Amino acid sequence: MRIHFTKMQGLGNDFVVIDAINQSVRLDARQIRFIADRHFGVGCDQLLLVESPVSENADFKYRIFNADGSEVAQCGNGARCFARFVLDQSLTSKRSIVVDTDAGQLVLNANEDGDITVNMGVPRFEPKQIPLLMPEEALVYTVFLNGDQVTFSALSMGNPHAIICVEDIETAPVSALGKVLESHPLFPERVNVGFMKIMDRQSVKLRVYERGAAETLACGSGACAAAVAGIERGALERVVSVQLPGGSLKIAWQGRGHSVYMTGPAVSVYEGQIEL
Ligand SMILES: N[C@@H](CCC[C@H](N)C(=O)O)C(=O)O
Repeated sequence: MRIHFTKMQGLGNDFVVIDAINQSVRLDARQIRFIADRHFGVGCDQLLLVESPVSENADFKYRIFNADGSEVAQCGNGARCFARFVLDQSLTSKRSIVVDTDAGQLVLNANEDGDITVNMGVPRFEPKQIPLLMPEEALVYTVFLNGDQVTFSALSMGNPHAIICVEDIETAPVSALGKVLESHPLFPERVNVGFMKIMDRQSVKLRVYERGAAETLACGSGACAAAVAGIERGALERVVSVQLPGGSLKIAWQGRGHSVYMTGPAVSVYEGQIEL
Protein backbone atom coordinates (compact mmCIF):
# COMPACT_ATOMS: atom_id res chain seq x y z
CA MET A 1 0.00 0.00 0.00
CA ARG A 2 1.40 3.41 -1.01
CA ILE A 3 0.18 6.33 1.09
CA HIS A 4 0.37 10.03 0.27
CA PHE A 5 1.09 12.16 3.35
CA THR A 6 1.91 15.72 4.42
CA LYS A 7 4.61 16.40 6.99
CA MET A 8 3.51 19.25 9.28
CA GLN A 9 4.57 20.96 12.49
CA GLY A 10 3.08 23.19 15.17
CA LEU A 11 5.90 24.79 17.18
CA GLY A 12 8.11 21.84 16.30
CA ASN A 13 5.60 19.21 17.53
CA ASP A 14 5.61 17.28 14.26
CA PHE A 15 2.97 15.26 12.45
CA VAL A 16 2.40 12.97 9.52
CA VAL A 17 -1.06 13.96 8.27
CA ILE A 18 -2.96 11.57 5.99
CA ASP A 19 -6.09 12.27 3.96
CA ALA A 20 -8.20 9.17 4.64
CA ILE A 21 -11.17 10.62 2.72
CA ASN A 22 -9.65 10.54 -0.76
CA GLN A 23 -7.45 7.48 -0.22
CA SER A 24 -8.34 4.20 1.37
CA VAL A 25 -6.16 3.94 4.49
CA ARG A 26 -6.18 1.29 7.23
CA LEU A 27 -3.21 1.39 9.57
CA ASP A 28 -2.37 -0.90 12.45
CA ALA A 29 -0.18 0.07 15.43
CA ARG A 30 2.93 -1.54 13.90
CA GLN A 31 2.56 0.50 10.67
CA ILE A 32 2.03 3.70 12.67
CA ARG A 33 5.20 3.04 14.71
CA PHE A 34 7.07 2.46 11.42
CA ILE A 35 5.83 5.74 9.87
CA ALA A 36 6.67 7.62 13.10
CA ASP A 37 10.17 6.13 13.33
CA ARG A 38 12.77 8.88 12.66
CA HIS A 39 15.36 6.43 11.29
CA PHE A 40 13.35 3.85 9.34
CA GLY A 41 10.17 5.82 8.52
CA VAL A 42 9.14 9.48 8.05
CA GLY A 43 9.41 10.50 11.70
CA CYS A 44 6.81 12.30 13.78
CA ASP A 45 5.50 12.74 17.31
CA GLN A 46 1.91 11.99 16.21
CA LEU A 47 0.12 10.72 13.11
CA LEU A 48 -3.20 12.34 12.17
CA LEU A 49 -5.88 10.70 10.03
CA VAL A 50 -8.40 13.03 8.37
CA GLU A 51 -11.75 11.29 7.86
CA SER A 52 -15.36 12.12 6.93
CA PRO A 53 -17.48 13.43 9.83
CA VAL A 54 -19.59 11.15 11.99
CA SER A 55 -22.05 13.83 13.18
CA GLU A 56 -24.36 15.84 10.96
CA ASN A 57 -23.10 19.26 11.99
CA ALA A 58 -19.38 18.45 11.67
CA ASP A 59 -17.15 19.04 8.63
CA PHE A 60 -14.61 16.28 9.34
CA LYS A 61 -13.45 13.75 11.86
CA TYR A 62 -9.81 13.46 12.75
CA ARG A 63 -8.02 10.71 14.64
CA ILE A 64 -4.76 11.02 16.57
CA PHE A 65 -2.08 8.36 17.09
CA ASN A 66 1.03 8.76 19.23
CA ALA A 67 4.43 7.66 17.89
CA ASP A 68 4.12 4.46 19.98
CA GLY A 69 0.99 3.51 17.98
CA SER A 70 -1.57 4.28 20.72
CA GLU A 71 -4.73 6.10 19.65
CA VAL A 72 -5.65 9.14 21.79
CA ALA A 73 -8.49 11.66 21.95
CA GLN A 74 -6.91 15.12 22.00
CA CYS A 75 -3.99 17.00 20.45
CA GLY A 76 -3.78 20.79 20.50
CA ASN A 77 -0.96 21.31 17.99
CA GLY A 78 -2.48 18.53 15.90
CA ALA A 79 -5.85 20.33 15.80
CA ARG A 80 -4.20 23.46 14.37
CA CYS A 81 -2.23 21.39 11.82
CA PHE A 82 -5.43 19.52 10.89
CA ALA A 83 -7.13 22.89 10.16
CA ARG A 84 -4.18 24.12 8.07
CA PHE A 85 -4.18 20.77 6.20
CA VAL A 86 -7.87 20.80 5.18
CA LEU A 87 -7.52 24.44 4.06
CA ASP A 88 -4.24 23.92 2.13
CA GLN A 89 -5.60 20.77 0.45
CA SER A 90 -8.84 22.61 -0.46
CA LEU A 91 -10.91 20.02 1.41
CA THR A 92 -12.92 22.99 2.72
CA SER A 93 -13.10 26.74 2.15
CA LYS A 94 -14.66 27.41 5.59
CA ARG A 95 -12.66 29.60 7.98
CA SER A 96 -14.51 28.08 10.95
CA ILE A 97 -14.29 24.29 10.94
CA VAL A 98 -16.18 21.84 13.14
CA VAL A 99 -14.41 18.55 13.67
CA ASP A 100 -15.42 15.33 15.43
CA THR A 101 -12.73 13.88 17.70
CA ASP A 102 -12.80 11.16 20.33
CA ALA A 103 -12.76 13.99 22.91
CA GLY A 104 -15.95 15.51 21.43
CA GLN A 105 -16.42 18.23 18.81
CA LEU A 106 -13.84 20.98 18.41
CA VAL A 107 -14.29 24.29 16.59
CA LEU A 108 -11.23 25.67 14.81
CA ASN A 109 -10.92 29.19 13.41
CA ALA A 110 -8.41 30.24 10.78
CA ASN A 111 -7.37 33.80 11.66
CA GLU A 112 -6.44 36.57 9.19
CA ASP A 113 -2.79 36.46 10.32
CA GLY A 114 -2.50 32.73 9.51
CA ASP A 115 -2.69 31.51 13.12
CA ILE A 116 -5.39 29.04 14.15
CA THR A 117 -7.55 29.41 17.26
CA VAL A 118 -8.98 26.19 18.69
CA ASN A 119 -11.81 25.85 21.18
CA MET A 120 -10.19 23.01 23.14
CA GLY A 121 -13.27 22.27 25.24
CA VAL A 122 -13.94 22.45 28.98
CA PRO A 123 -11.23 21.10 31.31
CA ARG A 124 -12.28 18.34 33.74
CA PHE A 125 -10.92 18.06 37.25
CA GLU A 126 -12.70 15.07 38.83
CA PRO A 127 -10.17 12.25 39.31
CA LYS A 128 -12.48 9.77 37.55
CA GLN A 129 -12.60 11.97 34.44
CA ILE A 130 -8.81 12.37 34.16
CA PRO A 131 -8.49 9.35 35.01
CA LEU A 132 -6.45 9.53 38.25
CA LEU A 133 -6.76 7.00 41.06
CA MET A 134 -7.29 9.44 43.93
CA PRO A 135 -10.34 9.38 46.23
CA GLU A 136 -11.25 13.04 45.76
CA GLU A 137 -10.44 16.15 43.72
CA ALA A 138 -7.63 18.40 45.02
CA LEU A 139 -5.80 21.49 43.81
CA VAL A 140 -2.54 19.54 44.08
CA TYR A 141 -1.74 15.88 44.63
CA THR A 142 1.35 14.34 46.20
CA VAL A 143 3.12 11.11 45.34
CA PHE A 144 6.40 9.63 46.62
CA LEU A 145 8.76 8.42 43.92
CA ASN A 146 11.99 6.73 45.04
CA GLY A 147 11.63 8.51 48.38
CA ASP A 148 11.17 11.96 46.78
CA GLN A 149 7.93 13.88 47.26
CA VAL A 150 6.42 15.04 43.95
CA THR A 151 3.54 17.54 43.93
CA PHE A 152 1.40 18.00 40.82
CA SER A 153 -1.90 19.38 39.52
CA ALA A 154 -3.98 17.03 37.39
CA LEU A 155 -6.76 17.61 34.89
CA SER A 156 -8.19 16.38 31.60
CA MET A 157 -8.18 18.47 28.42
CA GLY A 158 -9.83 15.52 26.68
CA ASN A 159 -6.52 13.76 27.46
CA PRO A 160 -4.83 13.36 30.85
CA HIS A 161 -2.27 15.88 32.16
CA ALA A 162 -0.14 16.21 35.31
CA ILE A 163 1.58 19.57 35.83
CA ILE A 164 4.58 20.02 38.11
CA CYS A 165 5.82 23.51 39.05
CA VAL A 166 9.60 23.90 38.88
CA GLU A 167 12.11 26.63 39.75
CA ASP A 168 14.47 25.99 36.84
CA ILE A 169 12.99 24.87 33.51
CA GLU A 170 16.39 24.07 31.95
CA THR A 171 17.36 21.52 34.61
CA ALA A 172 13.86 20.12 35.27
CA PRO A 173 14.00 16.28 35.28
CA VAL A 174 11.68 16.05 32.24
CA SER A 175 12.95 12.73 30.84
CA ALA A 176 13.56 10.90 34.11
CA LEU A 177 10.54 12.02 36.16
CA GLY A 178 8.29 12.40 33.11
CA LYS A 179 8.90 8.79 32.10
CA VAL A 180 8.19 7.46 35.61
CA LEU A 181 5.01 9.50 36.11
CA GLU A 182 3.74 8.82 32.56
CA SER A 183 3.27 5.15 33.44
CA HIS A 184 2.63 5.46 37.19
CA PRO A 185 -0.22 3.19 38.43
CA LEU A 186 -2.05 6.32 39.69
CA PHE A 187 -2.82 7.04 36.02
CA PRO A 188 -4.56 3.97 34.55
CA GLU A 189 -4.50 5.45 31.02
CA ARG A 190 -0.99 6.91 31.48
CA VAL A 191 -0.48 10.69 31.51
CA ASN A 192 1.22 13.63 29.78
CA VAL A 193 3.60 15.30 32.26
CA GLY A 194 4.20 19.07 32.08
CA PHE A 195 7.01 20.93 33.90
CA MET A 196 6.02 24.58 34.33
CA LYS A 197 8.03 27.59 35.48
CA ILE A 198 5.78 30.56 36.28
CA MET A 199 7.57 33.67 34.98
CA ASP A 200 4.94 36.29 35.91
CA ARG A 201 1.13 36.45 36.07
CA GLN A 202 0.81 36.34 32.27
CA SER A 203 3.56 33.99 31.18
CA VAL A 204 5.03 30.58 31.88
CA LYS A 205 7.73 28.36 30.45
CA LEU A 206 6.75 24.75 29.84
CA ARG A 207 8.35 21.46 28.84
CA VAL A 208 6.20 18.38 28.34
CA TYR A 209 6.98 14.67 28.48
CA GLU A 210 4.19 13.36 26.28
CA ARG A 211 2.42 10.07 26.79
CA GLY A 212 3.45 7.78 23.93
CA ALA A 213 5.98 10.21 22.41
CA ALA A 214 8.48 11.27 25.17
CA GLU A 215 9.58 14.95 25.37
CA THR A 216 8.34 17.03 22.41
CA LEU A 217 9.20 20.60 21.38
CA ALA A 218 5.63 21.65 22.22
CA CYS A 219 2.35 20.19 23.45
CA GLY A 220 -0.80 22.24 22.80
CA SER A 221 -3.11 20.39 25.17
CA GLY A 222 -0.24 20.48 27.72
CA ALA A 223 -0.03 24.27 27.31
CA CYS A 224 -3.80 24.51 27.96
CA ALA A 225 -3.51 22.22 31.00
CA ALA A 226 -0.57 24.21 32.43
CA ALA A 227 -2.35 27.56 32.00
CA VAL A 228 -5.53 26.15 33.58
CA ALA A 229 -3.55 24.67 36.51
CA GLY A 230 -1.79 28.02 37.09
CA ILE A 231 -5.08 29.96 36.92
CA GLU A 232 -6.71 27.47 39.34
CA ARG A 233 -3.80 27.98 41.75
CA GLY A 234 -4.40 31.74 41.58
CA ALA A 235 -0.93 32.35 40.13
CA LEU A 236 -1.95 33.40 36.59
CA GLU A 237 -4.31 35.81 34.83
CA ARG A 238 -6.94 34.47 32.44
CA VAL A 239 -4.83 35.02 29.31
CA VAL A 240 -1.43 33.38 29.41
CA SER A 241 1.55 33.18 27.07
CA VAL A 242 3.00 29.68 27.26
CA GLN A 243 6.61 29.50 26.04
CA LEU A 244 7.61 26.02 24.92
CA PRO A 245 10.98 24.94 23.49
CA GLY A 246 9.47 25.22 19.95
CA GLY A 247 7.73 28.60 20.40
CA SER A 248 4.78 30.29 22.13
CA LEU A 249 1.04 29.71 22.38
CA LYS A 250 -1.63 32.07 23.65
CA ILE A 251 -4.06 30.36 26.04
CA ALA A 252 -7.27 31.98 27.31
CA TRP A 253 -9.65 30.53 29.92
CA GLN A 254 -12.47 32.26 31.77
CA GLY A 255 -12.67 29.67 34.56
CA ARG A 256 -14.60 26.53 35.54
CA GLY A 257 -17.30 25.46 33.09
CA HIS A 258 -15.73 27.50 30.24
CA SER A 259 -13.81 26.27 27.22
CA VAL A 260 -10.08 26.85 26.85
CA TYR A 261 -8.98 28.73 23.70
CA MET A 262 -5.55 28.11 22.21
CA THR A 263 -4.02 30.27 19.45
CA GLY A 264 -0.84 29.50 17.52
CA PRO A 265 0.74 28.60 14.18
CA ALA A 266 0.54 25.47 12.03
CA VAL A 267 2.92 24.82 9.12
CA SER A 268 3.11 22.36 6.20
CA VAL A 269 6.71 21.24 5.64
CA TYR A 270 6.56 18.85 2.66
CA GLU A 271 4.46 16.16 0.99
CA GLY A 272 5.54 12.64 0.19
CA GLN A 273 4.58 9.02 -0.33
CA ILE A 274 5.47 6.00 1.77
CA GLU A 275 5.21 2.32 0.87
CA LEU A 276 3.83 0.09 3.63
N1 LIG B 1 1.14 16.87 21.08
C1 LIG B 1 -0.16 16.92 21.50
C2 LIG B 1 -0.73 15.85 22.38
C3 LIG B 1 -0.71 14.48 21.70
C4 LIG B 1 -1.38 13.39 22.50
C5 LIG B 1 -0.73 13.11 23.81
N2 LIG B 1 0.62 12.64 23.70
C6 LIG B 1 -1.58 12.07 24.59
O1 LIG B 1 -1.22 10.89 24.61
O2 LIG B 1 -2.60 12.46 25.17
C7 LIG B 1 -0.72 18.30 21.74
O3 LIG B 1 -0.24 19.23 21.07
O4 LIG B 1 -1.69 18.45 22.49
